[in-house]
Amino acid sequence: LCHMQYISGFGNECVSEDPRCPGSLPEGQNNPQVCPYNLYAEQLSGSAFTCPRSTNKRSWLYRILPSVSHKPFESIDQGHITHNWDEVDPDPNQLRWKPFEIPKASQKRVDFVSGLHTLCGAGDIRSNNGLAIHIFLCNISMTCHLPRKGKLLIYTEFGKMLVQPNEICVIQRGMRFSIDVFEETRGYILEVYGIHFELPDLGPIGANGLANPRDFLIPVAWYEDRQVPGGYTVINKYQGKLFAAKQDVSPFNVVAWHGNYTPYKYNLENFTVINSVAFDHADPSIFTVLTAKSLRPGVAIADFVIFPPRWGVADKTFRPPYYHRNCMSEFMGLIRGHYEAKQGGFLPGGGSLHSTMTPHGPDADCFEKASKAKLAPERIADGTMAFMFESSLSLAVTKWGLEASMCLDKNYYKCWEPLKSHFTPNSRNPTESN
Ligand SMILES: O=C(O)Cc1cc(O)ccc1O
Ligand SMILES: [Fe+2]
Repeated sequence: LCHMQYISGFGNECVSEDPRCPGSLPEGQNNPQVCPYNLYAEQLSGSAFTCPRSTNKRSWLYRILPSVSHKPFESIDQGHITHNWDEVDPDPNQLRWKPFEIPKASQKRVDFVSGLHTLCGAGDIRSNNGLAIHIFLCNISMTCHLPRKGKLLIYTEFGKMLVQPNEICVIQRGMRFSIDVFEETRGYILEVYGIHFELPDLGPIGANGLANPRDFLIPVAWYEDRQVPGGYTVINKYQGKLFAAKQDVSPFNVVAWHGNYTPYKYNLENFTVINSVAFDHADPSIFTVLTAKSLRPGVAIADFVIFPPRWGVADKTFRPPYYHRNCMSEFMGLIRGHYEAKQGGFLPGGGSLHSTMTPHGPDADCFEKASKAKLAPERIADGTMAFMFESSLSLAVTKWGLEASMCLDKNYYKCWEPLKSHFTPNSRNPTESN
């Protein structure tokens, strides 16, 4: 567990062999008549064959048995996963959730899959256009492993990743994985249909900054040669529904692979923050880690944005986030600490949704404090990490989100109620407010 190895880079062409089988990657071709070590070759396509080179994604896997070696898939219980955006009527209000409750292992044993809960989303899986936001709340591993604290151990066909709090990971479409947890564990999932995350363009920022490609980490090949009759269950989320198939061989039987379609992880501490050093609040797009683009230039199906610890130095400026109505939808979550626009009520493990054109902004306490604050350089968000999934789609909330989770904060609107008019019609001087 402590000696995880990774390849560094974003979207690069990688090669990886499990060191137990040197020379397992075929040389100079993808499909030898017989592969080294008598492995099977299998291609995993993450883009249409004909995509331009810049967006073409695929990997070649050399495995003990091909993925097709399984019994038929059968429908299984959906749990709290849904892609039905018409479960409840649309709600244009500001929504906020208290920390989603993780079941206690002593009361109910829940693994990653049965602990998935869809909170909101939009679009259509079958036409590859849309997204879903899920919360996972679980307390046991999908397989049996040693307890460790506060981490996810993710087995994938490409190798193993240890994902710690304040790290994110991306598992791409069709990649088989299994998640071990070591205690009661909660997390946020952004699922985008049919597109892949990219690093945002940097424009005038230049060649470096924000999330740098070399800080993305890709697992190295690792296989297990285990066969247990009917011993493995592969769960397939297909057209939004869950199906399970039994197989005798571990799905993590890839001895070597090469390609540019891989899972990866990233530590949010590595984000190089860019911000205003003179005056005014810069738009939060400066904090974009990854973007899943729509076909309209500059418009994302989903941006993943973070609010990392940084210096606030802007002069003559109201420094917290401004009041806002956005044609984009903003789902926010908090990994740790507290968020700069809210004095209370927005807690780690909770969330908020300000969907299309829903007004939002600093609560009354925050406005009063920030309007009077002495503008010395100050540390903002030290020890904290808030994030936003921002989407051009108008997000619908599920029945679980509005009702069954029992975490909806019915009093959210009250945080803005104390806002009062400071208007001084006879004096332009802002310091003479009442
Ligand atoms: O707090 C929010 O809702 C997100 C947000 C952050 C910011 O810096 C500017 C505008 C905005 O909506
Ligand atoms: Fe906003």
